[in-house]
Amino acid sequence: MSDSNFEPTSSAPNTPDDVSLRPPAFSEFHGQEKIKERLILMVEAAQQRDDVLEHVLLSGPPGLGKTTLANIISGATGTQLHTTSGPQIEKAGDLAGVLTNVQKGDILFIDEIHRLHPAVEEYLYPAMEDFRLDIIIDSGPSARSIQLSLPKFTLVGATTRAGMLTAPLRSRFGLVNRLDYYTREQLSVIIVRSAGLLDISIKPDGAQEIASRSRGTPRIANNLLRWVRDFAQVRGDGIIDGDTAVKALAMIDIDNDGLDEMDVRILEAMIYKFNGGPVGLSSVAVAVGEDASTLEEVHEPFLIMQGFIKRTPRGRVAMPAAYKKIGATPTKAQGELL
Ligand SMILES: Nc1ncnc2c1ncn2[C@@H]1O[C@H](COP(=O)(O)OP(=O)(O)OP(=O)(O)O)[C@@H](O)[C@H]1O
Repeated sequence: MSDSNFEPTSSAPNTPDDVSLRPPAFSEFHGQEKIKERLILMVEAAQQRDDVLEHVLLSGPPGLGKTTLANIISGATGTQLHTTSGPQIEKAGDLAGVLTNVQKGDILFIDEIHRLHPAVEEYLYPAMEDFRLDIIIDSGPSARSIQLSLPKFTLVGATTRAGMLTAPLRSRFGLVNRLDYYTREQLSVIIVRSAGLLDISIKPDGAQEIASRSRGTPRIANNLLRWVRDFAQVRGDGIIDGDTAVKALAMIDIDNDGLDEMDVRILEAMIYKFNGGPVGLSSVAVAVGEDASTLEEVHEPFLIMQGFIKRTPRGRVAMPAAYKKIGATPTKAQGELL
């Protein structure tokens, strides 16, 4: 990697539609009220002091608005946003390339920051704390260290796995925020806003049906909205109401709790193959043919939040709601676990 880049770096690639649906300012960003309030205050304080923002960490499952917030912070501070991601910075030289392009006050957004190489992370510490970079050039007897001083910048780190961040890195962020899943009401508002931007006619019950199947996630809500729009256009009169939304979402196997095919397979595997648990995540991953980290970052948090599974020190356990969902009755031994 030669220098900073402006490619979207989220795990699910953004479509042009998606970019246009991104709220450009705090006033249009719905939900995450506490985090918004903190960030607005931070921006205001920094502006009053004519100073640069503290480093900010945003954590939480994919699609909840971390990248969007980084964009909004950069807009609110009138600075440039430089986007990269942990895996893209392979060596210290890559980091130097990114940092030497940054101007005073700019935002450096590092997505998936938990995936930074440990050797690169060491270089990031002085860059974050003292705005300097100690680089070793050459190797062997001619190896020498040069020190680059950097303009004061703000690092906005995003992670889906806050627990994987090392303590030294985490402690260098002035503000650490965990984004929560959105409520059905919040998602309804987001869906109505997106429908307006995409010129889609939607009734309140249509927005609510989509919202309740969106796994608390705006990105999913926007994707489902586009699917229901297509369905309403071809099979209906182009207007999205509750009935159209239910039919459209049933066609793509999204059930009334927002569970998709993989979620249901996970619950079935836990109950039928592993006797309801406790079972390790990697065993479930093998059983359903999915990558363990996808299970941990995408599926598990939602299934836990909805009360379908529980994390215990001995492994994951299927809860009564999981048995109900797949129409199974717990055996006596399973019942004792619940
Ligand atoms: N609060 C919100 N209000 C309206 N739309 C939102 C909000 N949060 C997110 N979105 C929409 O959801 C999409 C996904 O958000 P974003 O890319 O910021 O998520 P992310 O947390 O960075 O995800 P990832 O971890 O996968 O990169 C955005 O393009 C935007 O359209």
